[in-house]
Amino acid sequence: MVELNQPLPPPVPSAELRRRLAERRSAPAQALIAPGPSDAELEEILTLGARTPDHGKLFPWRFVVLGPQSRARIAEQLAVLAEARDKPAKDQAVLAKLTAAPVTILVISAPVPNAKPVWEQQLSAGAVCMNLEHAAGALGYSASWITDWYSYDPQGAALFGVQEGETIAGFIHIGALSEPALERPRPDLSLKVTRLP
Ligand SMILES: Cc1cc2nc3c(=O)[nH]c(=O)nc-3n(C[C@H](O)[C@H](O)[C@H](O)COP(=O)(O)O)c2cc1C
Repeated sequence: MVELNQPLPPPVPSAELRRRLAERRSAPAQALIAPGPSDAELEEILTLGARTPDHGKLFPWRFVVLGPQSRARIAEQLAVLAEARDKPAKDQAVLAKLTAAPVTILVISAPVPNAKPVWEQQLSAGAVCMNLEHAAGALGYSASWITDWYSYDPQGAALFGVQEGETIAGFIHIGALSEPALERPRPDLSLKVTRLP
């Protein structure tokens, strides 16, 4: 760990990192199985994940680490909430994604009032989610970034301790992959990139 305000090494080309970035894939949450990260590995994943750009050093997010017991208990409560929704069977079925992985990091966007624009603070929480996925990958685990209906249902989100003014950025489920990931469509960059001289 480099001391505060001490120079950091400059980036150097890394064929390995480029390959990993080019080939990275999320896991289907239901395909995540044991072994998951150890406590020490989880600490490293959180530390690396938190090393994320944020405007104003606000750290406008927080984590809830969810083990299997808490997720199973909350999933039971969510199943009851799902009964009152438009598509109860579908909303209950997706709860399998919440409980499958060995461990889950819930990333909560917690914007600091009257500071930098809220949108920027929320983007920082998204960057944390992506960085957690990269960190999990660097330690040899797969990850899945899921929100699902309960992230947007106030009663559902409250079961995870989400408070007034906070939003769920994502559940980052982490574990080993039970089957190989398959490539998926990627954007046609010619439709996405404008180049100006
Ligand atoms: C904010 C956010 C929320 C997402 N929520 C879900 C979800 O609820 N269910 C789901 O199946 N995929 C969800 N995804 C998609 C997956 O995380 C993932 O992006 C997709 O499976 C392909 O990922 P890959 O390009 O990393 O392989 C979400 C993605 C983002 C960025």
